[in-house]
Amino acid sequence: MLTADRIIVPLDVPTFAAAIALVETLPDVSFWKVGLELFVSSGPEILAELKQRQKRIFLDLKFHDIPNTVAGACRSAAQYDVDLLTIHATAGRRALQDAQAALSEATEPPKLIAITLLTSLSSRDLAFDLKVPVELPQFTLEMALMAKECGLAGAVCSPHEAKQIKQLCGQDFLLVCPGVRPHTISVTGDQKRTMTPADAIKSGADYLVIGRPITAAEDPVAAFARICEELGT
Ligand SMILES: O=C(O)c1cc(=O)[nH]c(=O)n1[C@@H]1O[C@H](COP(=O)(O)O)[C@@H](O)[C@H]1O
Repeated sequence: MLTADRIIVPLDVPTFAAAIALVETLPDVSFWKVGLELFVSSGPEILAELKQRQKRIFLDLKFHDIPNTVAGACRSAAQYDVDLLTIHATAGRRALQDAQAALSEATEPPKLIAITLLTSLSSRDLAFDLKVPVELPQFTLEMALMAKECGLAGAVCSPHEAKQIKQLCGQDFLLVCPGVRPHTISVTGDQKRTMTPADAIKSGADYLVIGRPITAAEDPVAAFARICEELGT
């Protein structure tokens, strides 16, 4: 796989028109993420449009609910023919199992991947706000292992945890890593656990989710090209 194809760019925009404009601005991006902002505002129309343009799709709706509800949501999402779909690991073992079982009924189900711990959260947030009395790397590893045991295809984690998760969950356990910031960008924004694209790939990430460093750049095409170059494509 070309390194450029390992970069997923989020369509974190409020309208269908803005999403299409971004897709047209960046013709070399092959993998797009449709998340909550766009899906809540515009619905599934964007998915058909991306399919028509032969793009791969990460439908990032981050399901987090009781087992029966997430299973139903997965059944509904399966109709869109997307490549990746997210659920929070903290929905629990039964929810992960039922979600995966619901997807398995589809002919070509998306790969279900579990959010281990949002990259906007730090060790301090985990301990003091969420009151989780476990070290952050251990927590993300446990969430990934549970997702694997439930038959999920992979996990979303920060690149900092990728190496250890790959070691324990196996090379074929897919790791999608947001919180990626090129070394030229000093502002991390709301991301707390960040790493450069090259280091993230070295750490074991299969895919990188990179948004604002590309989409909010003065020249998004140049920003994307620079990241691809940094990765050696
Ligand atoms: O599931 C995700 O994609 C996700 C998980 C996570 O832990 N952290 C995270 O930032 N994301 C998404 O990755 C993207 C990161 O965007 P930037 O911070 O602009 O690069 C956003 O669309 C987030 O919704």
